[in-house]
Amino acid sequence: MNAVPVTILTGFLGAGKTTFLNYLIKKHPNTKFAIIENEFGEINIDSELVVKTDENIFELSNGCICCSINGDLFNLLNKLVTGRYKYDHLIIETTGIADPSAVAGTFLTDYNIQTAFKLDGTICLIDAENVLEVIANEEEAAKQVLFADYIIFNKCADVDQATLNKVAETISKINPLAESEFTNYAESKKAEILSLKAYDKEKPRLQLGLGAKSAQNIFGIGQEQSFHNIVSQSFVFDQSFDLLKLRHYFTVMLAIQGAWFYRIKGIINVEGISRRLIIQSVKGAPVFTEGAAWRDDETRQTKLVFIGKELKRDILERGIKQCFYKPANL
Ligand SMILES: Nc1nc2c(ncn2[C@@H]2O[C@H](COP(=O)(O)OP(=O)(O)OP(=O)(O)O)[C@@H](O)[C@H]2O)c(=O)[nH]1
Repeated sequence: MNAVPVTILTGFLGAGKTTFLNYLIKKHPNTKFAIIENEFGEINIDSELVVKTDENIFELSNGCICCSINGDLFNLLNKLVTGRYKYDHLIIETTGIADPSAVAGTFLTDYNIQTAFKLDGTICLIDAENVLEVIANEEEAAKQVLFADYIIFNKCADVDQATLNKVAETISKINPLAESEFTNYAESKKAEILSLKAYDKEKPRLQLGLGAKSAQNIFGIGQEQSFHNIVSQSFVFDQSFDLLKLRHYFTVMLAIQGAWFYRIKGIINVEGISRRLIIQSVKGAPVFTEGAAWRDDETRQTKLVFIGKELKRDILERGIKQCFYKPANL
């Protein structure tokens, strides 16, 4: 049996990993993917944001793949080798705060896993607009850059050329070995993006575990913080929402407290609207787009995930509940 190639997608919160994954699926219609979606939170929204195909999509939620649920990853990989699922390539989209070296380690250290899977490479998506601020403040983001075999500078149209040059220069100092590319909406032009063969080469890429140490050296960041200052708050509601109240709530909240929110994403049931409303925010104003139509046979449930520093659940919950739809004169 040939070992199935594995691509790990990393990148800090909101850098464009899911966008890239959807792009890859569209660009490779003849490849059958198995996809593992890991989300830092109780509910997994990313798997619902992946374009619907007949791919095998597996969710690993409620923890970060690189630490608490590493055992779950291992179990899932063992399930994937039973022959029950048909696929040519495995993609693992890690949470925006994962340490990729721990995920890669699963493929490089276990004999059984190694015979069934072959790690092709780790691709790191970078949000060109905020990466310098993010790597200065978040050790995990710096580790992601350090560990990458291939770097995609995304959202390039949102920054000027001088900023882009500075970003590229800084990142190449941190990781001079990685090849890179500039994109918008993660539309990579690299033909061999799924065949990087990063671990075939005789280069010092198997530096598992060195990431943290180097990150500390470069950035002077303190001890491993095991994400304790980053919280994820997930909510599920059966009530429908009032669009105007919702827009107002998110716009005002982010204008006042935006610095605390790294990432917001959600699928929202809006009263009187037949399609899902998708909300996305990456350290800034909320962006609302239309998602797929609700089917008659499904419960129109709202799912919201907030990731940021010290986010208080009760305060968030109170604010969101004020946006429930209330029929007039009630
Ligand atoms: N302006 C702009 N927005 C982009 C670009 N690429 C992606 N986005 C948007 O950025 C937001 C985050 O993109 P995702 O692909 O969900 O990012 P992610 O890395 O998967 O996010 P997490 O899984 O939460 O870490 C979405 O609203 C995307 O539509 C880009 O090149 N330019």
